[in-house]
Amino acid sequence: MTTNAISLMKKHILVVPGDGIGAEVTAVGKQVLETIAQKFGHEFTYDEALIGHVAIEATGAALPAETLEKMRAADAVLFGAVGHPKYDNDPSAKVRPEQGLLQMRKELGLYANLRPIKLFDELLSSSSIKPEILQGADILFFRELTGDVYFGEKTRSEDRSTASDLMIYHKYEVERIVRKAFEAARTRRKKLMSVDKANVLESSRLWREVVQALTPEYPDVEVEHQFIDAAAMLLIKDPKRFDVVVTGNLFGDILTDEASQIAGSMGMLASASVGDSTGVYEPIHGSAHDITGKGVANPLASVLSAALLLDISFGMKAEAEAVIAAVDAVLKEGYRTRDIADADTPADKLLGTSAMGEALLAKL
Ligand SMILES: NC(=O)c1ccc[n+]([C@@H]2O[C@H](COP(=O)([O-])OP(=O)(O)OC[C@H]3O[C@@H](n4cnc5c(N)ncnc54)[C@H](O)[C@@H]3O)[C@@H](O)[C@H]2O)c1
Ligand SMILES: CC(C)[C@H](C(=O)O)[C@@H](O)C(=O)O
Ligand SMILES: [Mg+2]
Repeated sequence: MTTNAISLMKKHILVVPGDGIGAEVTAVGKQVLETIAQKFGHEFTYDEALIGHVAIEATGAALPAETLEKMRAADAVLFGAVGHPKYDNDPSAKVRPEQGLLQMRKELGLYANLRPIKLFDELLSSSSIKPEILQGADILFFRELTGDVYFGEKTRSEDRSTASDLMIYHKYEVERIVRKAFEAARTRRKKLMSVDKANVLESSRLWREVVQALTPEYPDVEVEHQFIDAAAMLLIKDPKRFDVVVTGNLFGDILTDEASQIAGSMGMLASASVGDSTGVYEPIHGSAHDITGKGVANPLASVLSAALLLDISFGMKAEAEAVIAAVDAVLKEGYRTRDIADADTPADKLLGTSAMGEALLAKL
């Protein structure tokens, strides 16, 4: 017998706002999750935990043990951002907010960072890239997140005049992220671009060998290899050429900030970090201290991260689609935060962070 009854789900979400605008945008992301729970009849419970600068100030550690424990116990984590100018301008700081983020990724085994580049049609005309080049662009980045130069050995000579960071990859690390990217390509336009620097770097030659070795297992997927410098150029010249992209930690970090301009702003790009345990969902942007406390940050990256959380960690497709539809609807109505506004945006449509949140909740 079939039933149309909506199945209620009970889920526990840990909210980790972090620093700067992290707290401002995550507040909206959380409101959206709660509104979805009420609308669809789910029961979400929430807890909060510290990370980054606020955690260092309160406990001395960028990732307190209590935060990590709460992350492991949660069904999903909604994350804000870390970072503070105090450390950005002090290269010799012993503890840094970013260490908390990196430690979290490593401890939770979050080796796959999915960064979808979704261009909402309404933002097409306000982009600095020509509409005919942009229209139809839809990219899914798989950024490897627990290896590479981020986690290789670091050295500094005694006289402090020489420094090194080891760029290192193990075969299994490349294999598991590349497989995820192949699987995703199968569900999309069946194109995979692998980005490396195999003309120079040994770790990239390993990367390319692994992709080549796996390619025969996915005969339905068309594989393209690009060097990072050329990929960075192609992304702006011809974004429609890209479907699924798989790349290392550092190249993926840089390419996706660049790709944010295809979606319109850093404030539009969400991400999902998944792997061995609790999934973490966060905007790709940072703590943005240039706009912190001004109430102007775009909360949509956090809202779209909440949609990824619903979809990937909870398997709630309809709920995730409802969130994306609400974002589409507020943009269609002409509402803009400052980062996605243009000269034609009327003053009454220019919204701050919480007003954008309210407009969105009204649509939900
Ligand atoms: N995942 C993270 O937590 C993360 C990511 C990137 C940077 N950081 C940290 O954040 C701090 C600031 O770094 P940064 O300035 O290089 O990058 P950033 O992403 O914080 O900001 C870059 C630019 O984009 C704008 N911007 C970012 N998010 C926005 C939003 N939601 N709405 C409107 N405008 C937005 C900012 O105002 C700024 O001009 C640093 O300490 C850095 O280490 C953390
Ligand atoms: C803050 C920093 C460590 C981080 C990274 O480089 O991974 C950030 O830029 C990101 O993209 O999440
Ligand atoms: Mg980054």
